[in-house]
Amino acid sequence: MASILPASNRSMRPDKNTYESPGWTEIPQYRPGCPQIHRKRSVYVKNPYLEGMDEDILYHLDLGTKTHNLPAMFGDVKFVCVGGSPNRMKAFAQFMHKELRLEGDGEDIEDICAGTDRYCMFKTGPVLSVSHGMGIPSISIMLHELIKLLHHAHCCDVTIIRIGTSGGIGIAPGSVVITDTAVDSFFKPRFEQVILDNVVTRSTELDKELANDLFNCSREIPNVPTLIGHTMCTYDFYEGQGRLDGALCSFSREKKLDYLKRAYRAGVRNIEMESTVFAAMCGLCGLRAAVVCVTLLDRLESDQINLSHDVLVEYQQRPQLLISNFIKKQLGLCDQMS
Ligand SMILES: O=P(O)(O)O[C@@H]1C[C@H](O)[C@@H](CO)O1
Ligand SMILES: O=c1cc[nH]c(=O)[nH]1
Repeated sequence: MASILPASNRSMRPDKNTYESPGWTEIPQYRPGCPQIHRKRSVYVKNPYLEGMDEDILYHLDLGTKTHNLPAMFGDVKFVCVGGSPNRMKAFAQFMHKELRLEGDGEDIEDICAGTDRYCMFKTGPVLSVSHGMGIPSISIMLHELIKLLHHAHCCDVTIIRIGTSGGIGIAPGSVVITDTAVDSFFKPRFEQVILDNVVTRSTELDKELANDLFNCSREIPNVPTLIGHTMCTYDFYEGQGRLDGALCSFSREKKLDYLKRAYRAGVRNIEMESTVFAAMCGLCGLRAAVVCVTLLDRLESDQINLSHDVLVEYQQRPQLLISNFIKKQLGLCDQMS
């Protein structure tokens, strides 16, 4: 799905010419006596103006093509994990450092974006861990610059995973939801981006094979209920998610429950605030993408998050443990390490 809704009359117009690349480059791989084609997946930017720019400053990451040797710094990146909180993403990088048994204890791992306080970024081996703040505008800015970074660094075959928190619907708090499709507040698999005075509708399908691989990986982790389901992405935590405890609330408890139950019947199992734009942008730029979020509460039961600090920390580690196991498997490290 890729179409433009002109704001004036909102009739549908296809957006084909802009986004038609297959997302694949075929390059020959020569092995002695065994010439064959290997499909290498590049990171695409879809902006004709970029090529003509003398320098690209990734302002919110405090990086740039003239000031930094991006291929040397990031060329070996194969996994990018993103999440809202800077501390979570630092902890994840430190955890991965240990899990990959890289040199040193990883405690002194440096924030590559220390020159800005917008986002933080940590690299350990082939894994990049980046914070994105809260909500669609914040993650969208980070993704524009991150995708350009991966492109300038000539990265290929990159898998990107959002590891987040969410509110569950009809499932036990602490459950991990692997998103098959991100949907908007109308339970539709679309992300509407306003561009100039047009509304451009983009698909929010995620990589089904990756979601299944992650689910299979989750079977090996005891005591963490994990499921695949739709994730609803909203523009707000309070009214936007049908909460009764915000500064503003104009609907009844009955209306709230009716909405959440309709969401459940449409296949939605959790609610967060970034998945639609994440799925749309990564899909268009050739990145294999997944969203894995732990649920902090069941929204059919309550609105307030009253978990103790320790439980909150443990819950947030659940997606990290799953992704760490997945990455180790992908790198062929699991058998040697367990
Ligand atoms: O990755 P995080 O845990 O930040 O994701 C969810 C969605 C919002 O950004 C935030 C709301 O508390 O948590
Ligand atoms: O209810 C919740 C919990 C975490 N994040 C959300 O967006 N909603």
